[in-house]
Amino acid sequence: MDAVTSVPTPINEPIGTYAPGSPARESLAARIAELEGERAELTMTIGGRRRMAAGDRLDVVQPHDHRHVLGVTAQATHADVADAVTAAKQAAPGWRALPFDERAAVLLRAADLLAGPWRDTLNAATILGQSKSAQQAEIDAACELIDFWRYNVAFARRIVEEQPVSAPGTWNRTDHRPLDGFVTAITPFNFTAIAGNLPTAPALMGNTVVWKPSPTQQLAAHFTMRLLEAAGLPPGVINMVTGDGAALGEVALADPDFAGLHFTGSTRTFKHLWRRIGDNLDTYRSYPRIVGETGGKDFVVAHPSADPAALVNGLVRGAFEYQGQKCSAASRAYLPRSLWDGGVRDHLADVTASLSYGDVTDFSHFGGAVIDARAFAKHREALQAAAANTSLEVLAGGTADDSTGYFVQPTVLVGSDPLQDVFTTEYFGPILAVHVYEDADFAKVLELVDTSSPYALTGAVFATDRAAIEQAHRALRFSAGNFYVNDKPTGAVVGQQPFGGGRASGTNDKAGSIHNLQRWVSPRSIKETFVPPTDHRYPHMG
Ligand SMILES: NC(=O)c1ccc[n+]([C@@H]2O[C@H](COP(=O)([O-])OP(=O)(O)OC[C@H]3O[C@@H](n4cnc5c(N)ncnc54)[C@H](O)[C@@H]3O)[C@@H](O)[C@H]2O)c1
Ligand SMILES: N[C@@H](CCC=O)C(=O)O
Repeated sequence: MDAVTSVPTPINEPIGTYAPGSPARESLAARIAELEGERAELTMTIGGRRRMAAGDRLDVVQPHDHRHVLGVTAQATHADVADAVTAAKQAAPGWRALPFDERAAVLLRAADLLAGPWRDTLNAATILGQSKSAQQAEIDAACELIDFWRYNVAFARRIVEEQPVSAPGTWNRTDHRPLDGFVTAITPFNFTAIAGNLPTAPALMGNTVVWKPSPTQQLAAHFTMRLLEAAGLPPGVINMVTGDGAALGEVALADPDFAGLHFTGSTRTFKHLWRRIGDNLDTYRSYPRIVGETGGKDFVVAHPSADPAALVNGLVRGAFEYQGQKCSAASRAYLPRSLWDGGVRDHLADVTASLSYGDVTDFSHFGGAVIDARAFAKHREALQAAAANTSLEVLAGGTADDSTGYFVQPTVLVGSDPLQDVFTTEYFGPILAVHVYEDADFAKVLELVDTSSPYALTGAVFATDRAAIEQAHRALRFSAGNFYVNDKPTGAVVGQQPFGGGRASGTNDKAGSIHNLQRWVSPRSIKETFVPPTDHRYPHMG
């Protein structure tokens, strides 16, 4: 249909509470029990067909109960990835020829299916496979993914409507083409919404995609793929390969038609992939678009005028929700001596010690386990090093136990040296480093916040003094892509706080915004002259 239409106005999906006694809680618990009892075959999906990857098998387990296998997946081989690339190329002409509205309708239907009959499935898979509490799964696997799909359609419509002016006698048009090739999406373990958004955003703009989720997010990724199929996504538009990505880098990123990378994950992996793309530059038909949102060492800085209760709550939620495994998680804090000695120290220690991490299928827990054995080992080592370091005091937590699940206790370390590792390294877990400064040194501490970490993802200032807030706004302008005033640095909402950071934290293309979608189009300018001139001479020639 070529008619001029408008798209539905998006509103953010309301967050379910799963309070005791609610029908939503019962229904979610029932779906968790079903998925726990299955041992799913976590296949690839290539050209609409499901098959197990040909490489080594991998168990997908519950991080909070690592002997409990949820499903089995496998490493994609070079041949598997080559098939996915071929399928993406074959599907491209049909998909990009489809009018925008038809592509958009697939995502709008996916959003409605997720808001309704698929909600429990994606939430349950995220709780079990990624060890999220019901609240953390709901804001991610349900609300944020629904919002990505609905808002992206509205943002994309603004892009395709954007047209140039025309001088008399001419008609200028912009053809918002997809990229000239296929897009590769590589997604992290920690957000089901990010995993769902990264392949679908380029697809909405008419691209076809090879998508590789993280093996530890494979259960929820598997159901995301099934949901997209139920919404009417044609075969071959998004091709999902499984495993750790080694073959993907070697095959998809070396293909002449590779046209874009949509990545979220660690800074280290992103740099590795960027270098690989650089090495292949002479192979490609076009310059690939590279979009990557990466790590963070996110800060909270408090002014002496801060409200102490709001500060402690922001620190606890910001640092310890989802076991600190958010790129946005508060992991370094700079607090003034007067507030610290005046009660913040004790309050922070008490609340942190009261947090319970456990089996997240028991909804009474605040959080669960870290994602896998590697993350656990990294945290245990960091905690041992901290215990042995005389410049650090363990104020709360400091222990780890992997006998049942990969549990790391919420930990607060107080450090006198603000350049020590705990203030600069992203651990990606529940460790908050606190530096206490003298009240008169607020300006100096802002400079320290800005210069002592290579990252610039999220950050927060707590203050009631307007001049102090304005001072922080100015001093920290480039220290965070998402900056919060009197709020935790986590929990960005699609359409409200477009998300992404600069410096070592990424290309800051703001997932779930018009800026991101713009990266997946290659506009063609068309000029038509109605009555073309027929004499080549100009008036100045006499
Ligand atoms: N800035 C953001 O928006 C954002 C959001 C979520 C997570 N993150 C970051 O992601 C990291 C945590 O996620 P993670 O542990 O999944 O990150 P990761 O870098 O280990 O993995 C990300 C993805 O890359 C794949 N991968 C790893 N090596 C690869 C290779 N050589 N070739 C191809 N693919 C490869 C992984 O399998 C996974 O799918 C943290 O650093 C966090 O800060 C950032
Ligand atoms: N957008 C999420 C973080 C995503 C990264 O892990 C937040 O704002 O907390």
